[in-house]
Amino acid sequence: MPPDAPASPPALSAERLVKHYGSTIAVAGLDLFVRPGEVVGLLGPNGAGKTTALRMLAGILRPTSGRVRIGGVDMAERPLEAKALLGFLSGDTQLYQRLSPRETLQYFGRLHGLSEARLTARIDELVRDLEMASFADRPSATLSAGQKQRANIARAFLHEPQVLILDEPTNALDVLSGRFIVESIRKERAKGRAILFSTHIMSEAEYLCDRIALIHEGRVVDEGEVPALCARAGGARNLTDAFLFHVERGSAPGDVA
Ligand SMILES: Nc1ncnc2c1ncn2[C@@H]1O[C@H](COP(=O)(O)OP(=O)(O)OP(=O)(O)O)[C@@H](O)[C@H]1O
Repeated sequence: MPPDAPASPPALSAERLVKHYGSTIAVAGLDLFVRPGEVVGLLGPNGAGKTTALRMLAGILRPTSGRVRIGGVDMAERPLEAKALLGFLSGDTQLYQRLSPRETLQYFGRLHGLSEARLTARIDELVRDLEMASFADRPSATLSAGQKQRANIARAFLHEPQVLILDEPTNALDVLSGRFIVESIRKERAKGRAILFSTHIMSEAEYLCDRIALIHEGRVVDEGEVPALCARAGGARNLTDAFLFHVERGSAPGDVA
């Protein structure tokens, strides 16, 4: 974006998002936004609250308090409208074992209300772009982890949503499959999608993200472009060092300007 171009309004935003599970505070007042054409990475140690936050943002978990907006639509007030604008890949997305990826996409495409002609064209496009031709018509039970993940990604991309929320999209994939999915996410960004994803792979986050939100104990402890994050983390040499700086220090919000 040119330096003085006006910033587009966020396609996804979270305001003071909180989730309690009994006495556990999983998310403790999360503020976050993603603009169209932007990839934001959510990074944090195990148990930091990433999955809980992403599930609230995707409208499948009700926040204890706080507000989520997708494309300006309030998730609590107009959930169906808000959810129609997003594609969600959860960490535990399962395919129907007996359905092939193509049949799975047909099923979800109809739920999204795509016309049969549009659905057929869109599935052909995804099978081509995500290189699924060799397994698109096999039962999902017979697919490898990488093939299943491509099918899950296709499901999230299917209705061409403005917003993509992807929980560890490359988890458990080999380098080649992981890189393929990362490149697919970059192509979605080029189409103007707003993308929020979580990962534990620092190199992937550095390569893919326009901004990173570091989350620790349910709060964003710093947020921004990698060089700025490193500078604020005591001159960290890379994202891993910046991450460790915050986690080891157990920093509270407001510690970094
Ligand atoms: N259904 C639940 N019931 C009770 N506690 C939960 C539940 N889900 C998550 N938690 C707790 O909330 C906190 C945040 O968990 P969450 O899964 O959001 O973290 P995460 O950052 O995604 O972790 P990881 O990187 O290990 O996937 C943890 O302390 C976890 O034990």
